[in-house]
Amino acid sequence: MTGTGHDAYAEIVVEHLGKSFQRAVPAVNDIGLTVTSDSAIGIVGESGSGKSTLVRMMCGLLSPSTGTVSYNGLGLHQMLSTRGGRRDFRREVQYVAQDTTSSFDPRRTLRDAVRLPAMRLLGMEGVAADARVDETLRSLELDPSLADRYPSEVSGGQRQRFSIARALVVKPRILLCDEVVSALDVSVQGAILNMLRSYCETEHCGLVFVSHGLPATAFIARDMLVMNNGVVIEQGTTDEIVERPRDPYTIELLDAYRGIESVDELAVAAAS
Ligand SMILES: Nc1ncnc2c1ncn2[C@@H]1O[C@H](COP(=O)(O)OP(=O)(O)OP(=O)(O)O)[C@@H](O)[C@H]1O
Repeated sequence: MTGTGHDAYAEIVVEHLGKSFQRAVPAVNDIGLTVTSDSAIGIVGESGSGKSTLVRMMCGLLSPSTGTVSYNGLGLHQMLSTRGGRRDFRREVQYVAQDTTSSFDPRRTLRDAVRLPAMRLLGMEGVAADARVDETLRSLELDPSLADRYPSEVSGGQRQRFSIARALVVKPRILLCDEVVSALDVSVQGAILNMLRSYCETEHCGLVFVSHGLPATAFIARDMLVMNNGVVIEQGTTDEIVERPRDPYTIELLDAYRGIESVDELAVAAAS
């Protein structure tokens, strides 16, 4: 297995990826994409455009109907078929979903929840595991004393930070975030976006940020993919897409933010 060191380069390559559920139109159709530990990629599109389906296939939570996903040159399907391969992949690629309520065990404290991946995936125990948990919580500006509470005893924004902490505690090389701020207040969104952006930059962690909210995505992503009906209809740098959109669908998405004309202005809208 390559890429287990902290500064190791990591790469997910998606080729001709497709997923069909029981509908005539595929949820995802023939998508190609490369994500590395240097990426900050936003995936935008309205509800039902296939964003979550794509990202869930990229981390092995969903099997593709067509095409392939590989990680550092190895087929993901093959990698996830062995216990060691699964552990290596989960240590290096982490996924955070929007729904924090169902993703935490209500009977475990938040500290236990964040400690678990450090123990299972990094083999840390006792004091070392607790130190790693505290370090991660502090990097996310989370008061470690909150960690002794149960998931139902903190706010939605705090719970979302803990779910991000649970992913970052293993210091992944690539982080996949699926609508992690969409359900939160704008002020909480801004704080989480700032924290995520600076964490990924300082730790050299690649980021895929899925959202139907354009300001948040523009704030955090250097490159963007616009999806509609399961296909990528526009792809480029965030500056190009926000300031010179070509596809009518992208123009329509941007129209929702009429009056905001530059990436900087969108970022202000996201973080204020
Ligand atoms: N498990 C499933 N079974 C059947 N259809 C599904 C399933 N998951 C997703 N779909 C369908 O696939 C399409 C894409 O859904 P997906 O959740 O990927 O979109 P999305 O862009 O992430 O939307 P949202 O922003 O609302 O999460 C939708 O038509 C959805 O109904």
